[in-house]
Amino acid sequence: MVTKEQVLEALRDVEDPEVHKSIVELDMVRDIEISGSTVSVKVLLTITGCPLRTVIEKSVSDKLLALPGVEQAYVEIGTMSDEERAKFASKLRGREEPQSPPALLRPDAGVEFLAVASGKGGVGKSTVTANLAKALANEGLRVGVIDADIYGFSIPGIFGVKETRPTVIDELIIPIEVDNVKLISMHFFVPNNNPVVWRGPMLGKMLRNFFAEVHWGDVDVVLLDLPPGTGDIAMDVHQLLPKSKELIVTTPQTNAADVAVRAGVMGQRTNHEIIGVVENMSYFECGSCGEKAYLFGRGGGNQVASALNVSVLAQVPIASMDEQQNGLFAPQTPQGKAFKALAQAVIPALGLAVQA
Ligand SMILES: Nc1ncnc2c1ncn2[C@@H]1O[C@H](COP(=O)(O)OP(=O)(O)OP(=O)(O)O)[C@@H](O)[C@H]1O
Repeated sequence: MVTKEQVLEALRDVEDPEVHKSIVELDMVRDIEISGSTVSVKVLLTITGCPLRTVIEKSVSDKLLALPGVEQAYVEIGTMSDEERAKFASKLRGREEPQSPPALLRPDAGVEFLAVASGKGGVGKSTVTANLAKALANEGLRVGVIDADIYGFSIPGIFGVKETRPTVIDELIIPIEVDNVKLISMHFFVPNNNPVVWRGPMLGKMLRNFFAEVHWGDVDVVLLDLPPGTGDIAMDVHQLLPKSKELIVTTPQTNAADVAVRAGVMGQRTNHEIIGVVENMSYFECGSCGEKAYLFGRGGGNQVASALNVSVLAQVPIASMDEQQNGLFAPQTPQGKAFKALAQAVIPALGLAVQA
């Protein structure tokens, strides 16, 4: 007959699909009963009607049935009380002291931050953030994205998750995960696409919550989609993340490049290392003859790079509507290839290594 210890050991490998931690470590397994070849357990979930309950139920049952001598497994799903939920959230927060900094910002967290900035709006900063995040995840990194463009959030739309709402456990927010990228955005907290009408201090508070009140779990890199320009949020990011690196996005036009230089200079003044420039919408390449048309002129990327003393890390061609899904480019498209190359340049610049 198996023992309770064996049952717990077997279930240690089962992870909560949302928070990616062992259900045993999270103390979700209760009431283990063993009678001959029959094992029954109760698994407590954070909310009733948890959409992932069947996934957990099946994983637990499979693990129990794989134990030697177990022929029948019963899994009862229950719901945590408020008190249990609060304990669960504090386990995820992993904070020994209420005053200690959020896990993501601790010096030993080993997380790299990359802020994506532009001068002018509409140059494709969010498109670059989203596609770079996906390309980094494709290289095997664990990636998070903070949509810090709090008034002009567009990251959820690009990833096609505008209708999704994150799970919140005792005020701890579980980021939405899509294409192996964890996302958090103001969009998830604003009903019906209402405009956000907050002033600077509230915006800063929201940004801080995106670090402190979100369960990021294990991530190697977090990208921040900054609002365009050099306003309050950009200042807050510089203060909050003194070690963040920065990527500047521009289009080839001179006027976009001039403003992008200003955003870059602000980053440099606050000691953010600018790792390079992305020139977006560089040219349109004719599908049949391969000829490049420079619809927005030429040279913006180089202009910004030389003013900031860095390199142009990627030139992303203009896509036709059928080449993009929401704003994400498939890996085989010219844009997808440009983002793969960009990810491969960004990884060493962040001091990270490509994962096997
Ligand atoms: N390489 C590209 N080819 C074609 N369309 C693109 C490309 N890059 C971005 N776009 C389109 O340009 C528009 C603006 O892009 P995006 O929202 O990423 O810009 P942004 O700089 O983040 O804007 P804002 O600062 O206003 O948030 C979007 O409709 C996007 O799909």
